[in-house]
Amino acid sequence: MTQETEDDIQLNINIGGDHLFLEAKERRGAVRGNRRIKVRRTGNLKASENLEHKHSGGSEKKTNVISQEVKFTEQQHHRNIHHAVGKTADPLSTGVISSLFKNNPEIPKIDRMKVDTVKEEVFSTKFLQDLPLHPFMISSLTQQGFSQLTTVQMMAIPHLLLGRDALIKSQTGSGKTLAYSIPIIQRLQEITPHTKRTDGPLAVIIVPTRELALQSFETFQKLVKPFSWIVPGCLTGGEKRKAEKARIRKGINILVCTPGRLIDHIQHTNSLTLDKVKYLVLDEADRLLELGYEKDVSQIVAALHQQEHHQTVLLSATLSPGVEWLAGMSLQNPERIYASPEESSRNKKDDFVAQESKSDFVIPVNLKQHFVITPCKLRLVTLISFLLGKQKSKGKPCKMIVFLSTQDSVQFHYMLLKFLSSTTISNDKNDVNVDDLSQFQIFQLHGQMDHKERTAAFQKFSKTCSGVLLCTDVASRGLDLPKVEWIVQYTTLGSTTDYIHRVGRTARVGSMGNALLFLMPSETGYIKVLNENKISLEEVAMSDLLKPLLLLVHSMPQFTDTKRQTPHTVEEAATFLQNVCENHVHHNSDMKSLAIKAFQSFVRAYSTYPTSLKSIFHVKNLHLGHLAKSFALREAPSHMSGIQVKPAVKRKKHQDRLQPQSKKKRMQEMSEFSGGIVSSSKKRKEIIIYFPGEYLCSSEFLDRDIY
Ligand SMILES: Nc1ncnc2c1ncn2[C@@H]1O[C@H](COP(=O)(O)OP(=O)(O)OP(=O)(O)O)[C@@H](O)[C@H]1O
Repeated sequence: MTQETEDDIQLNINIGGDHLFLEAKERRGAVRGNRRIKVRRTGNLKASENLEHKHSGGSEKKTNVISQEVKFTEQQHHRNIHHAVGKTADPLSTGVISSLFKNNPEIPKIDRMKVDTVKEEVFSTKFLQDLPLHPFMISSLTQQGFSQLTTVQMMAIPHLLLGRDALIKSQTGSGKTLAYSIPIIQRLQEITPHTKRTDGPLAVIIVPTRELALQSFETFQKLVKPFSWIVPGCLTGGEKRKAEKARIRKGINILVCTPGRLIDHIQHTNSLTLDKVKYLVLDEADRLLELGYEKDVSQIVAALHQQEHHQTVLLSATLSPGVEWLAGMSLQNPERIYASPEESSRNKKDDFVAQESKSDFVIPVNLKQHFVITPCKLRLVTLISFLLGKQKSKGKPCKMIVFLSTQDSVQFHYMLLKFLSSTTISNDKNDVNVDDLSQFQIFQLHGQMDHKERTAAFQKFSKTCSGVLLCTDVASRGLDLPKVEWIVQYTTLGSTTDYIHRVGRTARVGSMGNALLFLMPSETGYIKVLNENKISLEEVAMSDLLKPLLLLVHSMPQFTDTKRQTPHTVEEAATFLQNVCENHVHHNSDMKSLAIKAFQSFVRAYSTYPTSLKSIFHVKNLHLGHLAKSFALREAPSHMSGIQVKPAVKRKKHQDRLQPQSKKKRMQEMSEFSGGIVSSSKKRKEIIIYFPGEYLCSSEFLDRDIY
């Protein structure tokens, strides 16, 4: 087994059972001069093997088979295999080897915990006709496919029609939007004489994101169809303020907006008067507070409280102590409407305090939740393989959402998948067309996109039947994207609340859905945290997720190129794909800088997990070299621009300066939630990140949005 010798043979190493077969095949064409060896490996690795060496020598057509038994020491064997895999795995001949399957931490065994999940019926036994609604409203809704009421609608609508304040909690996708909008339209259409546009806002709906505002606005547009004199409008920022001012001047009766933008108009738009507002809705109330909007929200509530009594409604699938505080200041004798029977009976008691630990987390019954433990180096190929596998399964591509931790990370993965799906990978010798990846559409959604792009992406993904949406947490709340089959959390935010809202983008209103959570071996403690919060997940093996890659690679024409060996194992296919990605990033300066930014922002975000989860998600647990692979980088960017490297000896001295940004503070930095009024003169701040190992790295982070 002399790979060092220049020879004109191709070695196919086939490790099957206890035997290692080296098959030497004559390369096509004449054999002359210096000869190269190509090596291919299949089968499973064994420490000590018998070796059968078939050698087809020289330019003769006949094959000489030399059979000999060779004993390897374990070390020799690994060296040989490493050499073999390396040669094969480098598809584009850069000489750089991606040893994905070596030196990875062990995947720990997870003990299953018995979890008593909390259940909530989606549909009630009541119908729209059972409610005292205008017949036109009933017929219009029936035509749109709504007739049976969901549980929360059945519980909430009668109370809201009576004009009572309410705090409403029901699982994701249970129809809370109609639960608050139907009573508003019913009451507004009853007003005689008919309301006029010039009456200005009579109802104000506040939601945390632009997309959610747009969605709620569209619901109102459908509801007012029979009542054309009621005018809904949407103010979210992104659009020019002047244009919004003109629309306000013209008259909007139902104002759907993000809090920052509303405050902006309250302060700067004279024609906006809120003295006739009768209904205030704070949807995703806990999120509004999380985003650091307490001040804005309380300012709005206070402004409205100066008027005569109006109805206020707070809603979410999850409640937090902050919502209780908000309920205390904004609601008068509220009705607590909890769709889960267990919570409903508990909340009859007055002493209830909504705390995350006391509030139940309800997951839709038709949602199948999974997790996969993936060593850091293998994250990227596992993700790609999973997405491809699902896009190609049963010949019917599906609709999926992938949550990533930062905007840069979304952008990087988006560009990489785009490249894999639609471009030709070229090197000096071959054009490699990864055409099987071109089957699916890729979308991105995050706060760095401009308003137009963002709206277009959201609407296009809403309408499409298949494709992958890569996004930050901006898409986690309230969005109702039809027919999403899979939610992938490539990184988790840590809190159970965030987990619930993300997975809640599927399995909506009784439909089926699936969720997959990616965890690294060091993060498996998170499963226990979820279990303790009554969330139950099934494990899927990484090897199963990688399997589609082999099929995919086999079906790619470029891999059957005679000059190139077709990968025969999942490991080879994964290594091949990793190398394709690494080569692309390595040879493309834009991609490289995107990958570096994505890597850096990932580490930054990783350092901001709440203290209670630091034992599971701690930046010191990250192996930066391995992490680099997951961004298709060949080395950790601590050696590259953007991060200063300081001697390790100074680490202790600076330890006290490591103040991970609090979530709240981080959220406040997020312009997409701000409605565009965050001052551009935001102060640049510096935080110090301690990378494990030898380096102390410092970087300027906070001038960029994380989400
Ligand atoms: N009575 C109903 N019958 C059938 N479908 C309904 C009904 N009510 C609402 N829906 C549909 O259910 C889906 C989810 O509704 P909605 O977005 O209001 O849920 P949600 O409870 O607000 O979810 P989230 O907590 O994620 O914000 C929407 O597509 C909506 O059109």
